[in-house]
Amino acid sequence: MSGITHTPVVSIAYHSGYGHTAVIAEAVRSGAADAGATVHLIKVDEIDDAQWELLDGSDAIVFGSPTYMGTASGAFHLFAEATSKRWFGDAWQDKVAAGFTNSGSKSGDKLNTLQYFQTLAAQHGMSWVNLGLKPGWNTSTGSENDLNRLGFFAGAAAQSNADEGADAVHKADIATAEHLGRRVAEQTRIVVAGRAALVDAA
Ligand SMILES: Cc1cc2nc3c(=O)[nH]c(=O)nc-3n(C[C@H](O)[C@H](O)[C@H](O)COP(=O)(O)O)c2cc1C
Repeated sequence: MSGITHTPVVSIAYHSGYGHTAVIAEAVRSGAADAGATVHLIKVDEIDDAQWELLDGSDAIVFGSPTYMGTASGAFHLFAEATSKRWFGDAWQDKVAAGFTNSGSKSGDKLNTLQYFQTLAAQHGMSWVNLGLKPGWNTSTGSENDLNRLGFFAGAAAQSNADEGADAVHKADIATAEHLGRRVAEQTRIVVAGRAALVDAA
């Protein structure tokens, strides 16, 4: 073993039409940075060439979008289609992937958005990291302030009231997104260190 510390590089590629999902993206960033990752926060509707290169150079990419009409937003779908350029060359093969979404309703068909992200990751040959939390708010003593209060497994899910602005994003959803960011950073560190150990052993 070389003994070198492997700092994971995590990018968050997200869209937010009205700012709510941006708060969740920032929480994922904060969690990943907390766990020692170098983090790039990238708005997919404004992505430039330098940011595409940041994605190519990342060990992990976290996909994020509001749920619009039961799936990721149109802006996110445009980005996903543009990733086909990476697909042709297997550019993102074996990177770590994860995802988060936010919507107006408690369910709001958010699972479909997370599963769409999983499919996108699979098409690129990426390795999906799930939320890794038990569901909260599902017992007589549970509360809406529980981590994973909406009970998702595939990724982080948030719910923002339709009549409130981004400053009202639920604290439990922010904490859940921070957890996802930490987990992605930790799991990515294991993957990066494992790969380096294999090279060292060869
Ligand atoms: C075009 C559109 C479609 C929407 N579709 C859904 C939906 O399918 N399910 C849901 O629960 N909320 C839906 N919403 C509500 C948004 O998901 C919610 O307002 C969310 O907080 C917006 O996030 P943003 O501020 O990051 O854009 C929709 C909102 C818009 C504008």
